[in-house]
Amino acid sequence: MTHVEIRHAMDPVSARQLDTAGLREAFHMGDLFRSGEIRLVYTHYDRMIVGGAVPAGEPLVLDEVKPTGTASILDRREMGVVNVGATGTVSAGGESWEMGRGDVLYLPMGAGPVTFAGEGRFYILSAPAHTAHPARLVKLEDAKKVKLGSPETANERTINQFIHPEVMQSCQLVVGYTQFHGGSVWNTMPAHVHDRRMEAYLYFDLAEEARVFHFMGEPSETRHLVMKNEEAVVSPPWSIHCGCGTGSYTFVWAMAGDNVDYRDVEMVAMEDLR
Ligand SMILES: O=C(O)C(=O)C[C@H](O)C(=O)CO
Ligand SMILES: [Zn+2]
Repeated sequence: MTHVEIRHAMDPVSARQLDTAGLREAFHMGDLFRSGEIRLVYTHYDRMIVGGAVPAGEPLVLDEVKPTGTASILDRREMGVVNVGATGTVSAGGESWEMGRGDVLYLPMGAGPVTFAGEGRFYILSAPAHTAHPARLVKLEDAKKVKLGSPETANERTINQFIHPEVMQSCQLVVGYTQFHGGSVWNTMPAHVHDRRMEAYLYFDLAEEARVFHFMGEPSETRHLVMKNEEAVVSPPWSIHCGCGTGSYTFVWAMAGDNVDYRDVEMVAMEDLR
């Protein structure tokens, strides 16, 4: 079963008016991982699709997704899959990849229906594409690593870049995940924005009672959303996207938009945050 929800894009002036429930309705994406289901959110932010597939032993096939207007999801799109569960298999275009926890798979435009099987919990990201680059399974050891932050500012972390120009080619998807070093809990601080690309975060590896306070909004109008394990949030291009956990966690970041230049961001000075 494939469940699809539409998320319209919002401008920054309207977003300033929202209360907590309104903010969650517009930007928070919970309940993506249900046993035996594929659950997708089709966003109008660069038409990025964000979702989860949990086969729980029974294979699940992702094929037609009505809002794309094509017979099969990958007819005019590319896809990134991150396994945040136990080992499973993803198959498409006559090939199969065994995915361990933390592995990332890139599937190109034209790969056909995608089958998810085994014990994986598959986080799905898909954006429109214009050409087919080779499919590739990327393991953590093959990801490009960027170390940022320090223990003194509780933001010491490694950014693992998987679907990224320095590792492999894609059309517009850029995907990776960030891991923290002991005791650090702040992600993406100092904060930044990038009007050319939207971004989505999936928080995972959180303990049951732990939460991440995710900050969003224009730098001068910040708001927060309280995030549980395996919940995602969409960041409009005009918004900061950073967070602080009450415990340790990992998060998948993914972008789509006008370029694939990870470093093309505008840093926000601390004195400009409100
Ligand atoms: O911890 C970080 O900093 C990040 O992971 C930042 C994201 O990757 C990002 O926002 C990329 O634009
Ligand atoms: Zn960013």
